[in-house]
Amino acid sequence: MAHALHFSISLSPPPPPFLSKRLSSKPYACSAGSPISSVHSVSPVSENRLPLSKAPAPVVLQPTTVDSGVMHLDVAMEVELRENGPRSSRRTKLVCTIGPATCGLDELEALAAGGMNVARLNMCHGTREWHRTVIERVRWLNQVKGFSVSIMMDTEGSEVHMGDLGGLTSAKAEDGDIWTFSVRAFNSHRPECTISVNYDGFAEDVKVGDELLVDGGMVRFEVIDKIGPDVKCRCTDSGLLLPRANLTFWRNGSLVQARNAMLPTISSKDWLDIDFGIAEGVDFIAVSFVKSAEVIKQLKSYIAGRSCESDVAVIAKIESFGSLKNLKEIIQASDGAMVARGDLGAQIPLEEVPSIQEKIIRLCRQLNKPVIVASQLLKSMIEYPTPTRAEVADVSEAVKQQADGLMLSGESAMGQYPEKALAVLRSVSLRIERWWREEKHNDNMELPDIACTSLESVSEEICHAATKMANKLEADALFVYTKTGHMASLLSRCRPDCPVFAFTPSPSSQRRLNLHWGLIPFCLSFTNDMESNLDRSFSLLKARGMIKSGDLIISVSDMLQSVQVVNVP
Ligand SMILES: Nc1ncnc2c1ncn2[C@@H]1O[C@H](COP(=O)(O)OP(=O)(O)OP(=O)(O)O)[C@@H](O)[C@H]1O
Ligand SMILES: CC(=O)C(=O)O
Ligand SMILES: [K+]
Ligand SMILES: [Mg+2]
Repeated sequence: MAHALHFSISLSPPPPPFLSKRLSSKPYACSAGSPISSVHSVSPVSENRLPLSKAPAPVVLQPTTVDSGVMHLDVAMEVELRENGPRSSRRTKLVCTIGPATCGLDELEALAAGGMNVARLNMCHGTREWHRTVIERVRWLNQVKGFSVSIMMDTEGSEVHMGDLGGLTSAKAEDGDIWTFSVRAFNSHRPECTISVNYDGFAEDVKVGDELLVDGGMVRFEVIDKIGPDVKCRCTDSGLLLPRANLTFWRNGSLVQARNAMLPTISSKDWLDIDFGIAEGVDFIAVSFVKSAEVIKQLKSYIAGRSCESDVAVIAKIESFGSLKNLKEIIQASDGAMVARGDLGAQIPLEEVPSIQEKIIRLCRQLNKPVIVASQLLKSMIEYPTPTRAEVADVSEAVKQQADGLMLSGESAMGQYPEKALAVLRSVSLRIERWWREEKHNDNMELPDIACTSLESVSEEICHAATKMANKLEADALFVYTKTGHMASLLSRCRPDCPVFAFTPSPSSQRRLNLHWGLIPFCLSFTNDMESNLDRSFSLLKARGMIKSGDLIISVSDMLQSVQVVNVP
């Protein structure tokens, strides 16, 4: 059962049960209690980033259980709501890939306090034990510190990628250098300028003269010779090789599809990872290299059979040539989508990525599925503390397109400035959202009917009407009381000018709603009596400074097919 969490300043947080675990090669810096007196003054202690010299004495927000009712909201969102007021709260959701730079408890806490809504775990990297520890830490932060961070597991998929670099975080390939790509495994000693490849058929599939692209073209090679399991390549575009970077090969200007077309989207290893994800209760499973709707349907029925509550949402990653051919069916079958621009840009000409991004975002909105824009949003921040102007423009574009979520990859997984990168996403989102509202760039996107039953049609119409009223009357917030979360998603789909406070009785629905644009998800048990639901919510929210007397609220619910317009007493 959920408890209302109020926060008081304390000097000693209870120790998490996994303090002794170490992740990655870096020492796990867990100074008891990183300072998080407010989301804007996080100063975690960590040896891998700039010391923040004027950090205050360590204090932590420590939850105390009070019996003023049962309501839970992510503590970072609560602070943001109190500081900015509902109408200026952030609508765009933020996803952070967790890696060696951010797997420590302090770093995770700093990201949660900095507005991370979803933590992503990429099963291409790390052991299941490593991922389990990260999940435990996020859970601990949710339970003890009052956050509500969701967890997304991302499958490895059947991509061809390089192996590890024997402990190195990167290796530089210079123009003209000769490198060997080999299917041999190098356990302890990796010969110089040699890279292992995870795909046994690699040496057979490539031909002399092929172009080999690392990480979608970050480094390029030309195949010059094949000797048994070894493929000799000359570097034609220098750059940094990162561990497990993805490989594609091109012949006469076209992507060689043979391998991707033959292998299953979900490999045997992926199925084991999926079992692990279900057992660990992750909130989202993102499926890499989806080619058809069938695989999504198969996974969804597998999940339904495995997890009694079957509330793991399936996100289709659009990152292959194949997925573009079946886009609508894939998105329709999924619970959401990701524009995975990293691999997508390696499979189609780069200049086509922006229009495809826009198309996917529009389609997702029409089909009522949340969509994440991923990869290279702030790539330079892996190394530098400020983004390029072009990166800020790219983030702005995704915010203007009203994507549900923005994702950090290497920036948060292995970069030097994860919290700064997150802060950039947060501030650009807030600024561009405000500008978009002020300029009244309210889109008039045609939203087709998606309801399958007449009852669903009524819900849809109610959400359209409630949004219209809220925009016209300049309401402070829309409220929705929803058991499954569906009605909240319908309101989000209308992209109203004010935020949507979504009350749902289950913590897992609350975490799933985290990904939807403009939703502020609360875990709250409620009854069929709307009058008393509203009274109770008003007093709880007022007591915590999230709304005030006189605020105009438009309220809808799953149970009652009506729209209520109320001033907070
Ligand atoms: N769990 C991890 N352990 C070690 N390094 C990681 C981990 N997760 C990410 N990284 C590092 O961060 C970089 C970017 O991470 P990310 O998972 O987003 O890769 P990606 O190539 O964008 O995703 P995908 O493999 O799904 O296409 C990786 O190349 C890797 O160096
Ligand atoms: C995120 C991801 O998988 C990609 O961009 O390729
Ligand atoms: K992946
Ligand atoms: Mg990818």
